[in-house]
Amino acid sequence: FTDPPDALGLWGLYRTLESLWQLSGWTFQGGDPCGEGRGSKHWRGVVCKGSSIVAINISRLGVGGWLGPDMLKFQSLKKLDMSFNNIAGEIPPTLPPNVEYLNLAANKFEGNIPSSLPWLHSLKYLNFSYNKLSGVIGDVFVNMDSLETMDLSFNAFSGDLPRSFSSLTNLRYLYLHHNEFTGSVILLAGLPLSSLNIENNHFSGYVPGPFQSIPELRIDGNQFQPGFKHASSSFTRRTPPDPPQSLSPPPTQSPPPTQSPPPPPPAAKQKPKQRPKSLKPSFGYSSLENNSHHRKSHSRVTAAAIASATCTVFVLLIVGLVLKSQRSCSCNPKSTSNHAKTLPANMETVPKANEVLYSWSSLLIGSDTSSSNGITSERVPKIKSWFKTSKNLLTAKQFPAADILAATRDFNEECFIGEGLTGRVYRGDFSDGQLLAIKRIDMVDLSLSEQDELMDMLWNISRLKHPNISALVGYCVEFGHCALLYEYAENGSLADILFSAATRSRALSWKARMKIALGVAYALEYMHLTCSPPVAHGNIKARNILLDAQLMPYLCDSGLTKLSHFVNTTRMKDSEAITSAKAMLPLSSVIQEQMASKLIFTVLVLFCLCF
Ligand SMILES: Nc1ncnc2c1ncn2[C@@H]1O[C@H](COP(=O)(O)OP(=O)(O)OP(=O)(O)O)[C@@H](O)[C@H]1O
Repeated sequence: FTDPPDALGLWGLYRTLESLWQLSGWTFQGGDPCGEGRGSKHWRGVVCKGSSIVAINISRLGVGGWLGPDMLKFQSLKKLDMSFNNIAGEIPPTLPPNVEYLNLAANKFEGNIPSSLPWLHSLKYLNFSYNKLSGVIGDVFVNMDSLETMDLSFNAFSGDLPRSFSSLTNLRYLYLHHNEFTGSVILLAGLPLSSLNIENNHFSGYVPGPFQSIPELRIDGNQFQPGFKHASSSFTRRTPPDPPQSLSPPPTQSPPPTQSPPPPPPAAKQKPKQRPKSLKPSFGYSSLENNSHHRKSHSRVTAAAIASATCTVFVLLIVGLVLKSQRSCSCNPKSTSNHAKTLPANMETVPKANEVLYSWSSLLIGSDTSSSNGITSERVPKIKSWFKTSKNLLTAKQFPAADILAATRDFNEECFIGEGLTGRVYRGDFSDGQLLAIKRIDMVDLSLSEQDELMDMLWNISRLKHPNISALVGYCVEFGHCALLYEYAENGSLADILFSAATRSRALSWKARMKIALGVAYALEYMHLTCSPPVAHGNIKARNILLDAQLMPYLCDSGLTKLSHFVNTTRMKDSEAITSAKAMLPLSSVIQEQMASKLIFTVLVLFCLCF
């Protein structure tokens, strides 16, 4: 039989990944990955030695979803190749501890390199190229004496190289090209490199003399001082033949990897930023209607039985999550007192608000320089745009009001999508091709402390990073006006699909309903169990579940209902405001009890509607 932790790990992985039909032989529970040999029962891509799983190779299978915390269970895993898929979210800190070959290239990973990397003492080959990784890399390369090949190319890493680079004493192949790195490369001078590509960054200073002895060297596209002589042709191209698919190839083979960077795959560089999407071709919303005749063949009795069973499972799941989060909270009362400034465990690299936050009061100016095109300063006339001074505060991008006005054609009615309690939502087509949903908040005059509160709230929203949570892509707070920018969800909200006459609920397949329900459960699990301190959504409802073209669910308005404090009260009924006030608070013991029962009830109703 398969070692129980390995089996648990595979079940957990299967639950968080998508396009599951590609993973033939895999199951959510049961089965024996190492006991079932060839044939239909074989777990695709899983290699065992005895009862231990030693390799997982699911490269180029069009797998989506995200990597959950269960990777840590693979204690015997030596090789993990998940390259060329559509896996999104952050690379989890819980990577297999004894892995030697780790290839996550050409996916949609975001965030930074996990700080747990130094625990991978046996790692020889690391490939994170062609993802959406970004930010300044911390000192994560300590104690990695085994590492021979590292490829971080075609991401958006920035800042200076961390000092721990100099401790990679066995590194022979290093690829950092096409990033935003800055500063000196002197730390690389003492490494025993045979191959180095640092092209197309912002490195500066002098090129270290020892680079002359690196057989394969590429340094063009930086801001180095003149004087260093090297023949760029000395970089030997060992490009493997192009793969048959449209995705361009980062190195996927064992070291040494390819030296000639192909054009980036859509996942890495192209705009507009895409949501994590499955490669599954037939799961679009429009195609679901074609399935309706097929579903009619099922007996209603069977459907009802399945519905109630599934409903029960999800309710139990949610109840479990709520109770678990209650427990985890009460174990850590300290964390609840400092919620606005505390980071989730896997987000250490985000600067703390109070480290970079300038007081709003310092931004007050005497003159009123309101924006054009209808954005006037009648409400908060003396607040200067603060995004210039707080640009490191949020992971979301700061958008100038002028860009938003251009993207919505001055909030033209033709761009209007819908309206909620906090304001109207518009579709914004930006000049760089981005398509975003823009929530224009009807703000009231804010006191200084309220302005600080608003910033805290934005910071809290921007730190929520999960494949099933609608990400705050950008924001604009200028002259008393506030707009929040989210990725555009092609299929609107779940409520639109369930209740609108045009898109009847029966158009949703069982598989789609399952996917939506699971996605919401994962999002809640993340908010309650992964976020530190845990975060309460406070306003779960079908209108707050958005669906993209593949019906991937995104919990939206997470943490936003506290916005009621700042919104024109004519919009907001008292009852709504009271509910809203509870949102985005940590699940402190005071509100836990009230909210837990409400959450269970809300989710129960939601799933009943779904099923
Ligand atoms: N990111 C998005 N992509 C596409 N449509 C969106 C997006 N965000 C919101 N919408 C649409 O705009 C409508 C209004 O959204 P909004 O979040 O302001 O209010 P709500 O969630 O419906 O209500 P409430 O304010 O009570 O939470 C939604 O019903 C949805 O159809």
